[in-house]
Amino acid sequence: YIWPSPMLDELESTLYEILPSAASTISAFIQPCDTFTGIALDDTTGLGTGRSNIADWVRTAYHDMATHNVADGTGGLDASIRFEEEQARAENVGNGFSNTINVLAGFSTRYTSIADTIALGLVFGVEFCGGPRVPFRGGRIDATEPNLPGVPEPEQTLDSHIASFARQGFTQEEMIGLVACGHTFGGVQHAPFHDIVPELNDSDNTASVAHFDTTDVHFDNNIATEYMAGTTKNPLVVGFNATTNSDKRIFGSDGNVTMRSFADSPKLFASRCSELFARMIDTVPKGVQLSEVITPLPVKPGRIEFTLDGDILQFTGDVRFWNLPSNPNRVALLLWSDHLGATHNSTLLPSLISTTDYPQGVATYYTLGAEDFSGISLDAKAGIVNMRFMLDGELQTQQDTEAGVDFAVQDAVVFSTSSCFFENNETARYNMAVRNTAKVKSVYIETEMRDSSSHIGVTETDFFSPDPNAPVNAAYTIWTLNVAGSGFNRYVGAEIDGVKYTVLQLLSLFALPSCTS
Ligand code: HEM
Repeated sequence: YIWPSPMLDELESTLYEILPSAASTISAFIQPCDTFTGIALDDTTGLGTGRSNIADWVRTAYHDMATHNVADGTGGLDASIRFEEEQARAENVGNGFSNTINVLAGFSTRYTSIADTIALGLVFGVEFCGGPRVPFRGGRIDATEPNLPGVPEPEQTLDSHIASFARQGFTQEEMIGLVACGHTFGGVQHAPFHDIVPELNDSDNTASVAHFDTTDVHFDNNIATEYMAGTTKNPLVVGFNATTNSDKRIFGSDGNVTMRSFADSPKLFASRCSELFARMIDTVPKGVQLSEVITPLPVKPGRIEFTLDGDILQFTGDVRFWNLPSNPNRVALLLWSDHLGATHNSTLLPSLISTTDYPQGVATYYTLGAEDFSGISLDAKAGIVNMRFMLDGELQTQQDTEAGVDFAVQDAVVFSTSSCFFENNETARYNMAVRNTAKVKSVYIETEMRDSSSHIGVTETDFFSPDPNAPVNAAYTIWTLNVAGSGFNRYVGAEIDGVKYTVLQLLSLFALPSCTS
């Protein structure tokens, strides 16, 4: 895809920028793989519960998708599982879904849906816990109401399971595969399934989870090898209640051909699961258009920001290169074109390198501009239109197209350092500088708000207007607005040439200089 794209840029960063201090990322909730942050139904001891986030996440992705109907295109992976009404159904017994939503919905943003974070949870879970990379596409849309029921339950017959998977869009052979791939994680808990699993009285497994295989937080083909060897303790294969032995009926439904192939080849199992999990998370309601598979951009600018200070337009940001070959004599340059038709260049400063043991690759960051990280000072009139990068004498543009595409930058509406704070009534005067030659229709405050189902919406209010009294320079006019209250979920947005952009996040209003000084 072509940078910038708010949704794809964000998903791409989530997928590939695995920094050494990954504390606040999705992967922090599944590293180590037996991490469990939910509350087991009967856990009062605080000891091991036998449960894991990874198992909850994979099951949640499946149950959210399993409502899909290929015939009419309804249901699918759309985060409808977050609604209490859907969680209250017998087919969704247990608190694994609310646990999952509690963690993953927090990673959704205005640009990326909760449904995308559910899919990402599966992708990270599988990959970080021993499995293959599951190709990821973005763009799922959150349902606004529950889907129709449709998740298979263990006491149903083989025929009804085959019919159920066909309705979801999977053949019988794919059903066997998908169940085996899913049931490489986790197990069946006593509390919601006391007809299947007895109380285990194990202080390391307080939720009494009978695991599907001996490696329940690790992706591997043990689900198949133990089944074929006859040593399996899978409670849906060797459970005391034959009626609920659905894995036994499903796995054996083709004479064990599929399960034998999985037991014989961990490689085949991994590649088949990668395909089937991808099909599963890409099963979305009719009309939802997913992106292409998101691969790392070779060159990606980030955190681009502008500040107007008098006649100087201060420009900060960084650029990330993917899998750079090492070169001790590296010469890295930023090149840019301005509004007056001139081109310029500046040396990039090496800054950060991502974790080097992430198998997908290594991200290397450079800062744009001066040694003190203050960025690059541009003449306001000249400004900037687009940029490219030069590495060791080789030009780097966007490589999606043959001709190469420059990285377009928007300096039409920028923060002005003349913004200030009135102590007496705790109001901030936000001054935004609007480029005289740009087609700016409006500048306004955007407020982000999560609704009662965790979905983030954005409302536009409080429009800026040109300030006849503010100092003007040759390039920019000041538009102003007084803003009260705390800033944290508020942004300045602007409609420029028919396109809406978010140009600034309002942080603490108190951080602005005093208006009286
Ligand atoms: C006929 C189809 C299926 C049936 C009847 C079935 C049944 C079950 C049952 C009864 C449990 C126990 C849940 C609990 O105790 O909380 C379970 C767990 C699980 N299922 Fe399935 N399942 C089916 C298909 C799938 C598929 C296709 C996937 C994913 C691709 C999947 C993934 C999981 C996972 C990861 C768990 C473990 C949850 C945990 O330990 O918290 N299942 N399944």
